[in-house]
Amino acid sequence: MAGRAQFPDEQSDQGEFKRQDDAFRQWITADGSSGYPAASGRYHLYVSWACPWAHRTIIVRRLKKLESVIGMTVVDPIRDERGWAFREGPGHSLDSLNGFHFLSDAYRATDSHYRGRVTVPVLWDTVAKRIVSNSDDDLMRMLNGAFDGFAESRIDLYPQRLQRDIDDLNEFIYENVNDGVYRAGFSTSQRVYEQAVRRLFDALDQLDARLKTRRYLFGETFVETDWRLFVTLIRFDAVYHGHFKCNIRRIIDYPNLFAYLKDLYQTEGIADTVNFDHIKRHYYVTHDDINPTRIVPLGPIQDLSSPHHRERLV
Ligand SMILES: N[C@@H](CCC(=O)N[C@@H](CS)C(=O)NCC(=O)O)C(=O)O
Repeated sequence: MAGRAQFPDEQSDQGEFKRQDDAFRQWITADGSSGYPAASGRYHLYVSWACPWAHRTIIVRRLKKLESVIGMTVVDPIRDERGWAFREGPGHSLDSLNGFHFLSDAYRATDSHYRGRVTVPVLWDTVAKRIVSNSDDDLMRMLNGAFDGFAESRIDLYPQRLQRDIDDLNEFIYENVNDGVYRAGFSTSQRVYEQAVRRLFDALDQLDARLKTRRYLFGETFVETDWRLFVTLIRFDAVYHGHFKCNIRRIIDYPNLFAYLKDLYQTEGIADTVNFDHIKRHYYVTHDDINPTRIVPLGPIQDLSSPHHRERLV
């Protein structure tokens, strides 16, 4: 028998969690042909440090050194029935840009009939006064590609010669790992849970093998796929292993994946984007159907700063 779902509108009769589609998918371009020209000071990110999808956009903003070009406001990690909220607290704040109390205010300002879940990340346009995009996939690409006239860094996370391979590996990692942990954790049927967990660990085993001889997924330079994987790996032992019952192995048990995780974590500027307090409190306190006591575990102890010895790989 199926149990009670965390998000009933996104649950199939078989007990599977099927994520809703992103609602806003306008596109910022360098030349402005889309109606949304790249500009400094025009766009603003609303994010949560806790959310892996939002974390991806925070990372691209950081790696491209776009902090002074695109502003950012962080929501309270604790989400109640009113959804993501702007409050003053450690690592989060009120919304000084628009004075929104809830992220739903931004959704309503964009589409007064919006009925879906109100999710982070969101990129807000201060000129059009609406959400440009709430798709993290698109936002990663836009921040990487459209703002080169303003970005201090020349890093390219989606190089032309690798695009097809990147798309394929992104898909594999999304289906089995990024969304895999949610399919396991939000499953309301034993069968569906077991299937998701098996697929997840099969994929992690394959990725561990791939990373034995390569420093990053595509060789000596990281690309967007590495960061798409990173946001799940960094939450894994602290949250997905216990809260989502993905507990066949931990990341620390994988020699290559763990060293790779440390390598990415130690990349300049990245550790500052990882907020374990927000991550743990968000998951353990917000999903009442999974953790009704709202007790946040103390562990795990993990040393992400120790040497990873991956510089020798290419
Ligand atoms: N837009 C993202 C999904 C973003 C998402 O689901 N974010 C979660 C937090 S990790 C959220 O905001 N959830 C709000 C809610 O469940 O009400 C995607 O491309 O898959």
